[in-house]
Amino acid sequence: MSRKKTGKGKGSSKSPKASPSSSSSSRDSGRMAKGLAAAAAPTSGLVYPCRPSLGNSGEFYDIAFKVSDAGGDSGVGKTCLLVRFKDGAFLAGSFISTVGIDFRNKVMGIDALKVKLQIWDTAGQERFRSVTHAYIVMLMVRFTCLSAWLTEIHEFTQQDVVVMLLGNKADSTHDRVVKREEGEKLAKEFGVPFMETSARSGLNVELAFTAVAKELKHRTMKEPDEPNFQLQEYVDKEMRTAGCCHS
Ligand SMILES: Nc1nc2c(ncn2[C@@H]2O[C@H](COP(=O)(O)OP(=O)(O)OP(=O)(O)O)[C@@H](O)[C@H]2O)c(=O)[nH]1
Ligand SMILES: [Mg+2]
Repeated sequence: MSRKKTGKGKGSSKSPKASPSSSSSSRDSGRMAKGLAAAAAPTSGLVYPCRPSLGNSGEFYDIAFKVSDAGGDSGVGKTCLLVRFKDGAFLAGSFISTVGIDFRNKVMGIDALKVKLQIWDTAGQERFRSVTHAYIVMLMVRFTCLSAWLTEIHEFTQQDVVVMLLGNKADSTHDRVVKREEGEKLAKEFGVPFMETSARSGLNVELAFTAVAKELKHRTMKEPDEPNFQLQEYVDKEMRTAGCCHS
């Protein structure tokens, strides 16, 4: 498989033509005005490796996927989680709600491959019409409206979309909205994998995205007789191995 280059860092673009599959490095990541994302985004989660390279800042990748954090109500920490994952930092200070959609790229080493995740950061108010391109939707919800979110996901996304439920703000008994046991119970009820994260401490952030990247890579490249990747088993095992949590 040929290696492709990707840019890093967060850029900005307002043009509806500023699809992440464009070849300009300034379009490698950016912000889109609300309502433009559906037109701008390709309909598949896989970014085709035969396309021109996305950027010129020097990171190579073998395969790329789109991921979205849609489904999280405003303020649950979607943007902070992505910033923690991408830059290893916590966005402290006053809360600035995302307007429209942002995206960030990160290349991860998964098994012997370089996997690029192109992660779309939606506003809490954004609905799924704008993220139908996403292969994986990482829900970060207050759990009260999980059922409604899931219904909407299955209505507006690809049939084989992978959903992962994240309970963020695990660092704070004050800020967190649900207990871990409640999250686990609900996730089981709806048949989606679940884990707790904290953008503030970094708890499980890398692990959540690694699990997603492994699932995507596996789906794309697995042999017909190979068993499916078990995302929940993987994260449970990794957390046990680490003695509880990854940060
Ligand atoms: N304690 C704690 N606070 C967090 C964490 N993640 C985010 N926050 C805080 O929660 C607030 C909202 O975070 P954002 O990441 O902007 O929320 P969002 O989900 O992107 O919100 P929208 O863009 O409106 O959809 C900010 O004040 C953050 O500092 C976390 O892991 N722990
Ligand atoms: Mg946000």
